[in-house]
Amino acid sequence: MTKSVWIKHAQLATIKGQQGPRSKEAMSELGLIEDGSVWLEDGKIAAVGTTAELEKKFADRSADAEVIDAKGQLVTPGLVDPHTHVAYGGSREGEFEKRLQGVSYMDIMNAGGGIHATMRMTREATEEELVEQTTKRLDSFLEHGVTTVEGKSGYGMNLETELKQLKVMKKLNAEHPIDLVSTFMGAHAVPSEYKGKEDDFVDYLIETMLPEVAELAEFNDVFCEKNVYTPEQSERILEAGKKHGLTPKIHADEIVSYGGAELAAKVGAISAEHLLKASDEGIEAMADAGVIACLLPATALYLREEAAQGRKMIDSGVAVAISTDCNPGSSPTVSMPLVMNLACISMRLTPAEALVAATYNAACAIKREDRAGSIEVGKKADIVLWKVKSYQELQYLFGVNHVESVWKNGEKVVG
Ligand SMILES: N=CN[C@@H](CCC(=O)O)C(=O)O
Ligand SMILES: [Zn+2]
Repeated sequence: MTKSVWIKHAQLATIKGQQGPRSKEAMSELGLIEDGSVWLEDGKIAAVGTTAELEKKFADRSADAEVIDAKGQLVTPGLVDPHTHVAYGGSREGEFEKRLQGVSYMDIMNAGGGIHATMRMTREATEEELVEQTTKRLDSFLEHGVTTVEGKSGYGMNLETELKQLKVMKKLNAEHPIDLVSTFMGAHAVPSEYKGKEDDFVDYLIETMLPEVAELAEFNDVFCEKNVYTPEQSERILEAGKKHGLTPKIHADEIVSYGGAELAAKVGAISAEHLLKASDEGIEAMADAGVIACLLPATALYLREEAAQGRKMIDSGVAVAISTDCNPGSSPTVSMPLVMNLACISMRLTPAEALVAATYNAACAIKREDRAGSIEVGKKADIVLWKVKSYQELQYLFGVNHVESVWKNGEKVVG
């Protein structure tokens, strides 16, 4: 049995509040305890309260625990990243320069680069090489306070490589401290061998890939975008995934307004991603259907695009989560702290909303709110101790990694 951990005298943002995805005022519910304490035992959160309360409760047990005095510091749940493409091969720094010279993301992709370039490098990589490269990224996520990560396939676009990516994620979920949640994204681009025969690829994905990949994934995602997959093709893929038990997610309205937000509502997606160009009707439909908006402000910045309308979405009743979108093309970062900063700066979320978007709402977007995303008794002991005094300071001092220590399942993994 590992020793218990007692973190005391912190500003404790428990994120305790309304159950289920939060929007409007509920997105500011931090369950804040000034001079707060949390007791970690057997990998779980055993007690939360004021330091005075825990001193009473554990008066005769404090010698059993490693005691950490966090006076003047912030403690939060482990951050949750609900949208990444973390298991990929190679890198694309050449494209970064091209885009700075004015070539667009979609032009690079349509000329066989972009997602296609990573597809080739991922197809070529062995399983061991993918494990090695992905492990480095997961280590770095942990160093940035992230304890749960969603990862998508989608750089295979054939059965063999999609399975390889999903197997790599399954292995890392078992071996790496981070909890890694898998999404199948066979419809990430149209592979060159199917150019002009998009519907044939959709048939292949539905008939051949889905039955084989379904047991390795929980979610099914599609890039619904002009010159990639139409709303009709996307709907077919997502409805077919449902028959295999996969919950829909959609990369929607990223480059042009294309009805992706509306489709997310129609198919009952758990979340819609990007949404830079989502229409007012689409935002309303998402609010009515309870679709979580998974917003990616680092991607907008990296593509030099206007960020999604996070403020408006929250005020319209959409629950907002935020994510790095960690991928080799449009957002090669693992920094959820930076993403929280950007959510405030470019989407006008408040510091409290940004923290809820990166913890509890993010957990809801990947169905992990029963065990992650808030500091509550019985949940996993996934905890971050920050070198700042308050949640406001965390969002104010931007572009810096303020993590001091991270516990995953009650074990110290950073610091
Ligand atoms: N937009 C589509 N897919 C990824 C980018 C993947 C890539 O460029 O490799 C995204 O979510 O940003
Ligand atoms: Zn993505």
